Amino acid sequence: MFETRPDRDAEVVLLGRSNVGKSTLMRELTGHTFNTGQRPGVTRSPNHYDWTSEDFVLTDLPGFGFMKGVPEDVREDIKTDVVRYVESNAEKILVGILVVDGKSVIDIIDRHSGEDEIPHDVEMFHFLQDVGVSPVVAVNKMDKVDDEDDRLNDLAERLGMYPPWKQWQDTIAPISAKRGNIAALNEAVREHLHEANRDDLFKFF
Ligand SMILES: Nc1nc2c(ncn2[C@@H]2O[C@H](COP(=O)(O)OP(=O)(O)OP(=O)(O)O)[C@@H](O)[C@H]2O)c(=O)[nH]1
Ligand SMILES: [Mg+2]
Repeated sequence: MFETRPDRDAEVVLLGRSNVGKSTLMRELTGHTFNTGQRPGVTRSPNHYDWTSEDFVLTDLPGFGFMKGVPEDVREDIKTDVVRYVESNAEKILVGILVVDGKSVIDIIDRHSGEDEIPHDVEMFHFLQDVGVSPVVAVNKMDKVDDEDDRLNDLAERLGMYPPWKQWQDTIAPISAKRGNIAALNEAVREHLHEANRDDLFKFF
């Protein structure tokens, strides 16, 4: 378990597979540079970013799923830690931003869908809902995707939401963190903060 969490009453977390761009997005949201693009799986503990005198923390959780050069048991441990972190702080976590790579997410989900297998991204999406954390899927690297609407409709369907994806703009947010294009995500997060009566946190998104 991670023991580094600052004592704050409200939190938003970023989670997702390794190399999808969580730390890049974290940089866009905070203006602070975190290690990005390093060897996948090097980050084993959360990056917390909190603001002095603000009762709010933004947390970039370690990536889970396949990582080149990282043994399976270590990968499993990381995922267990991420799940436990979210579970034990669920009351304070207002939004869980599940970051996926728009270029590869459908292929990865389909490759791992089977009778006794649930893809990590699909599992995490439902897990967030189960523990009462509002999920927002940040579909990153859209600068590399040509058929944007088709891709997003496919993703909505894989996550159990009827296409067209545009009905779900509070849950599906196409972005390009690297290009600083994250307006759709900010908008989606704000909707959930508003529902939680936390308009005071709009300044962070
Ligand atoms: N084309 C493109 N590349 C991106 C985008 N966002 C991030 N990347 C690249 O994706 C790679 C991984 O980014 P990171 O931010 O380190 O990914 P991460 O999810 O934090 O990875 P882990 O810490 O291993 O879990 C880097 O080479 C980034 O430059 C994007 O919007 N578009
Ligand atoms: Mg990272």
